[in-house]
Amino acid sequence: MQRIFHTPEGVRDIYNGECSQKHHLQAEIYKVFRSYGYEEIETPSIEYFEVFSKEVGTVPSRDLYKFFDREGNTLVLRPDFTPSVSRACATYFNPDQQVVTLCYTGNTFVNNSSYQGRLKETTQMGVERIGDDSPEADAELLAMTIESLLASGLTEFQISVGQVDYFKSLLKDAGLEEEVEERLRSLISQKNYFGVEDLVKEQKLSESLEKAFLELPHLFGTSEVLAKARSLTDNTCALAAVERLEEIYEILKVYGYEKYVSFDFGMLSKIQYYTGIIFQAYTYGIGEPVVKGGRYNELLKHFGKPAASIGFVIVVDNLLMALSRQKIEVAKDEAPVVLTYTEENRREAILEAQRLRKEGTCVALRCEKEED
Ligand SMILES: N[C@@H](Cc1c[nH]c[nH+]1)C(=O)O
Repeated sequence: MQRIFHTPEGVRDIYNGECSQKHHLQAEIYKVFRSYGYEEIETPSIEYFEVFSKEVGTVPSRDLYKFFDREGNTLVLRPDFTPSVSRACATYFNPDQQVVTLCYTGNTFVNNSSYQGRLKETTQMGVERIGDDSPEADAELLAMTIESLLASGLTEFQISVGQVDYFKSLLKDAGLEEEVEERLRSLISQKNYFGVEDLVKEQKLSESLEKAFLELPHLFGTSEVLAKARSLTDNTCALAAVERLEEIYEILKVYGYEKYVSFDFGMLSKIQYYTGIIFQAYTYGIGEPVVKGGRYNELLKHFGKPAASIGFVIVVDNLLMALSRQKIEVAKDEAPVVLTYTEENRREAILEAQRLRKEGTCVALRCEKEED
């Protein structure tokens, strides 16, 4: 293979109409972020390794692109915006005094295994609401997710909402070993019913806990699952987690968006910093989520300013792919007017092009070789 003609695995060139479509799509989504009063922030693509360390609970270290600066510090290419924005927010704002609402657009880099052609560099557009622990904040972020997807042209999508506190509270009651917890987490999120059953039965748990864990991977669907989740436990934290979802659902009804939302108590993210609701948006034509988000009340503490927070990102590349596979048209720049000229009328052509451009017409000048 001649490397000079190729890009590495997992990254790509975006050209022709697709590049313009991507920018139009981003402009539509940004309008939604702005309409909710979120302010743009840019953070650098490279950060110190510590911003994404194990304690932060983001992408695992082996999936980071790491390198060194001249002083020998370890740097990484940003794999996740949330720790970067949290770091910046803790440095420049006071979220304990006033809610901070930020939005951003940029690329993230994750050195994942390249199976199924997953991209290693993706464009994300996201928002973070920092210093607000209210259910209204949770509902607002879900409403913004829905409006952003509608603005993109999607009509058929579903936002799946989970609550990591529910599972965590049950785990606390169960007192399992860390390694068993990890296996259980992964089996539940894969909805591997038999695997969950085998593992749970080995643990000698109380009857009610056993039942709750066995039900978890089935606990998804419309708002009826909230009542079901409530009936499975008397743990106060787990019940508070269900109550929170009920309240969010009520607020979403005010927005008129409840039909886009379903619940999934078995949804558990690989990201460890989540503390409350987590959510993902799915649509046809793509197996990966087009939106991912959740509440992370403990993350800012790592950067010296504790603040309850919530955010989400739209994975623009996934969304663009879904729109294209669903044959939903995405606006793009119109082709320019082409003005051809020969050496003889070059002056007139340039002046005419300038005049048209001032009027707002896009003009491409092309010199035609005269036949001899
Ligand atoms: N950074 C998360 C999404 C998110 C933004 N804010 C909160 N969560 C991700 O990449 O999956």
